Amino acid sequence: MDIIIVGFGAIGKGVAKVLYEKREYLKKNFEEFRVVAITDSSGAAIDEDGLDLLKAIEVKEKTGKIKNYPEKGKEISSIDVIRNVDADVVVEVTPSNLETGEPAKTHILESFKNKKHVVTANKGPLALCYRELIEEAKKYNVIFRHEASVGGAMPIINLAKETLAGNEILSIRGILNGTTNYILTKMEKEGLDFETALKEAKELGIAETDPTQDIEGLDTAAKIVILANSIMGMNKTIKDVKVKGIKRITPEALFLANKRGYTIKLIGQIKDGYLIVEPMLVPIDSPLNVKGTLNVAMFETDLAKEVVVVGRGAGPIETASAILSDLIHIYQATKR
Ligand SMILES: NC(=O)C1=CN([C@@H]2O[C@H](COP(=O)(O)OP(=O)(O)OC[C@H]3O[C@@H](n4cnc5c(N)ncnc54)[C@H](OP(=O)(O)O)[C@@H]3O)[C@@H](O)[C@H]2O)C=CC1
Ligand SMILES: N[C@@H](CC=O)C(=O)O
Ligand code: NA
Repeated sequence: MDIIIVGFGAIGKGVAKVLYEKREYLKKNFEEFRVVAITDSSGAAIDEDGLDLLKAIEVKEKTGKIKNYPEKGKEISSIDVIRNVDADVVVEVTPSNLETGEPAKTHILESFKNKKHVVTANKGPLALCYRELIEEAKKYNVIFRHEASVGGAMPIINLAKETLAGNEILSIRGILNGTTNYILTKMEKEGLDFETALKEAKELGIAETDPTQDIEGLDTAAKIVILANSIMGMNKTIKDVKVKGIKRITPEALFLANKRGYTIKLIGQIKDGYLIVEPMLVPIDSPLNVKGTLNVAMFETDLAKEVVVVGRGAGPIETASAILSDLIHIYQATKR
């Protein structure tokens, strides 16, 4: 299967690393998964026989630009790569823009038009124009998967759509942002100040390109919109969410909450048609009290009743895990 990676930051490089590390497993169980092009904001590296992924990562880390890939690197836009390079799937991992959805929206729609399946971790277009994307994918008869867009590695979208198929999801409540959960955990357990904890989150590659999206609760808001639309049949946008972030939470507030048997978590919830994101007191022994980059989601369903999932909500390799599973799904649906 031939893949184009659009965006070569923390997640794009994570996907390349995982495809390299899993190459024998993939070849043995499915077929060779070749990356035929990688783009970033500087240009692209293109090799229709498959790029050397370790070399691509090394070039990006040393020079900051994928166009410096020896012989196969050049200045070209992602759109031109999507249009002109032969491939089965586009992995779209540019920054999440929660105002316009661009450039990801155009990348995704252009992939569909060019008969390429899409896997994305990008929340922008999903939170702004979910229906349009689904309709366009249908129109061009291509597969569109986005497990990594909510909860990173934590199975949630495909779990609800496939494993819990037939159930009605009545409500969802959970922690859907790894960065803020990491910051709150560090403040609570180590008394770390907000800025130092945020700096660590950035170094781990878990924060958004613009980390105010994490801190102000907008990333969680985008994720609950994606859940509302993709697994609860709603038609919401980010403007429908009441949002409050964690900027005012201090180590002292966490200490006081702990003394009373509680912790403070940034909770996203969908209930009775309302979408809310806000820091909430959570009992210490609640299943919602997960630490670090872990995410958690509690579903209430009509048949299965309560279902709780926990998993790593952010991080390059963890997010690449969800992307890989979507790629394997596409292989199984189209090539087997
Ligand atoms: N980090 C995480 O743990 C998770 C992230 N996500 C989502 O995954 C996506 C990627 O995140 P992350 O890798 O952390 O972000 P980064 O900021 O690390 O990387 C973004 C990449 O996109 C590139 N880019 C920007 N504009 C374009 C363009 N027009 N064409 C091609 N490439 C472009 C940047 O190029 P350049 O390098 O030249 O600046 C960079 O390589 C985001 O949508 C994010 O919300 C989802 C789940 C978890
Ligand atoms: N910045 C996000 C990344 C995953 O979506 C987070 O911290 O959860
Ligand atoms: Na997920």
